Amino acid sequence: MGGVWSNTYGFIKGVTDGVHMMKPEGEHPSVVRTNPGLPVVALMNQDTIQYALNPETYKKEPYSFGPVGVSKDVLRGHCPSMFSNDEDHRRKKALLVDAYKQGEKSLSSILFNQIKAHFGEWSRLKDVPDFEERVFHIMSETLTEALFGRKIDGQLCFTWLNGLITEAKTWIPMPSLAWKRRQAIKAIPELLKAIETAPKYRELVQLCHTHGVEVEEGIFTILYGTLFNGCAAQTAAIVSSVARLHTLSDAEKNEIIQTTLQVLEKHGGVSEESLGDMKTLESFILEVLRLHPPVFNYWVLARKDLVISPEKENIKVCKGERMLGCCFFAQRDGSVFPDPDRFRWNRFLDEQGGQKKHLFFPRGSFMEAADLNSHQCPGQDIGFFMMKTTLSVLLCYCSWELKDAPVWSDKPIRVGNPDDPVRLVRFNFRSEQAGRALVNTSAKKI
Ligand code: HEM
Repeated sequence: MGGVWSNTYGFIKGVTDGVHMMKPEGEHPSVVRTNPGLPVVALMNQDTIQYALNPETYKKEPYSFGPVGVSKDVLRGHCPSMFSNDEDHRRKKALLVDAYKQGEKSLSSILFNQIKAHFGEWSRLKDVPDFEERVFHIMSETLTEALFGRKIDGQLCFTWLNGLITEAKTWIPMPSLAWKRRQAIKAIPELLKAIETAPKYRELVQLCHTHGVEVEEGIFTILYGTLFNGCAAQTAAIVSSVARLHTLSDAEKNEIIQTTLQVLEKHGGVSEESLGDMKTLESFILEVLRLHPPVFNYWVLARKDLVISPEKENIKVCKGERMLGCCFFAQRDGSVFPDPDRFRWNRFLDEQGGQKKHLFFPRGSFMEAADLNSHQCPGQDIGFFMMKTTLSVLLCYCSWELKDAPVWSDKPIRVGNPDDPVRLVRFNFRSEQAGRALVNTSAKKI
């Protein structure tokens, strides 16, 4: 079951077959020993994934996503919060939580202006072939301005981000990774200069002191947490949403558009209240994140000896052994999600939290808040605010055409997006109507 191959064969299968290499011929193990580039115990359903979510049973491996890793040089040797453990992790996460709290205060007006400026620019272009990168620019320019007090050029952020995952544990030559890493390292001085001269730099330095984090380490913690964990995940979710809309019938699409528009009209635009009321849009986003989570796999090490699924597969795991929590499969577990492989945009509508608590895309139950002891996402409120605002404007005040119909074969490297980059051949923006909906700066979070 699952296939225990050599590292090289496993690595290649992971690239070509995507996540489905772990379930050949439709098998449904709850846990399996496999090799997607390194030997690992894969935790495949709602019960077994808990070993990768419960801080008592896992530890993080520094800089590592199993067969690939992030470059220490691109991080100047500062290990990000998501790869840190125990006290080191708690200090960094506390810093992030406070930095996000401060950033949230100005988030809505910055995002509204970014959306108006970028969508206006897209509508003046003949086509938008680099749609995915442009969504990233909106996310990164908004969040950098909210956190640092001045927006940092989206292309500069993208160059740094693009060079992060460049350590592949394989002998297969990958010259393009080395090139991306060099570009990212070259971008660091300009990135740091932009941050150090930004209006909120002193505030952030003070926060670093408060949490006992050395200043450069704190800045890299915030940069990684924001650009990699935050902007990359959010961009992926928005791109997948646009691709998914393409697969809905006109009637389904219309229902989401009309109900969202009604909410905007009732509340006089985007605000905390109107975003909270957008139940159909929220259900659609949750279903996108269920079937296409930006992070498929949670790589961890066993913190102690474990016996997993003793009644069925009965797999013994030794302390220090690699495990892989498969969010992709746990969110397709038919025991809690009826008809699990079907995209049902209204799955989470009007339900009383029944299925929502089984969503793990933030690296823990969606219904539980993040805390300092786990690695659950601390950016969920910001993420939903930005996703809902951007998608509500897209749905209600824009129209577009995709270049190609989306096809998913679920490659982890595509972070939940269809196989080919999503490109637009046309984009229209009704800027006046959108402008009237994007004036209420009391919107902060859902
Ligand atoms: C669709 C939106 C988002 C999704 C699906 C998402 C998902 C995740 C996941 C899966 C992790 C765990 C990574 C791991 O340890 O393997 C994580 C962690 C994290 N996320 Fe998010 N995220 C989103 C939005 C955001 C936003 C908007 C921010 C910041 C503003 C953010 C900041 C972080 C940080 C700093 C961590 C590291 C937490 C820690 O070290 O304990 N995320 N996120």
